[in-house]
Amino acid sequence: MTDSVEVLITADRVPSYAHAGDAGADLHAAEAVVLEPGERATVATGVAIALPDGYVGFVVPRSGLAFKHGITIVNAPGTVDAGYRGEIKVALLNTDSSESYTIEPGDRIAQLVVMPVSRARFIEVERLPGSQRGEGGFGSTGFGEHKSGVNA
Ligand SMILES: O=c1ccn([C@H]2C[C@H](O)[C@@H](COP(=O)(O)OP(=O)(O)OP(=O)(O)O)O2)c(=O)[nH]1
Ligand SMILES: [Mg+2]
Repeated sequence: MTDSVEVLITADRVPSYAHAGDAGADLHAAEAVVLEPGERATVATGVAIALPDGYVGFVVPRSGLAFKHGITIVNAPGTVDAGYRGEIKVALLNTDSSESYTIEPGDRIAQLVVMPVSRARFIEVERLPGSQRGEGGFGSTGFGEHKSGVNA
């Protein structure tokens, strides 16, 4: 049994986990929306939650909608703050260049992942401590098979 956390909710339709062990609870559309090719729109879910302090909700795309129909979330992962009491909305984007996509009320359009989160206490210093990676980023390790490194 994994950890769970109580989350207060008001909803037309309470998000549900499809299987035991799933990380994301499916969010349903509370309205009909037609997304033309390349179009984005916010879609109501009818869900509002009160996360305990120290938790965050991430609104993430459903893989099937993305792979099969090119429907993704513009701001993925959308961040639901613990203090947010408004309706959770999903900013969908139709990435397909030719097919429109119709969302019907009740369709599962995204999933909500609830996680504990740390808030940083930012401590200003003159110089950061060294590390093995240093300042390398943005493809600094290359793109082919990675042969060197701490696990090699
Ligand atoms: O996909 C999302 C992302 C955010 N929100 C809600 C919850 C979140 O707490 C609030 C603000 O989100 P965020 O901080 O990402 O947006 P912002 O553009 O920075 O708005 P704000 O100035 O209100 O913080 O909007 C959603 O309903 N869906
Ligand atoms: Mg913000």
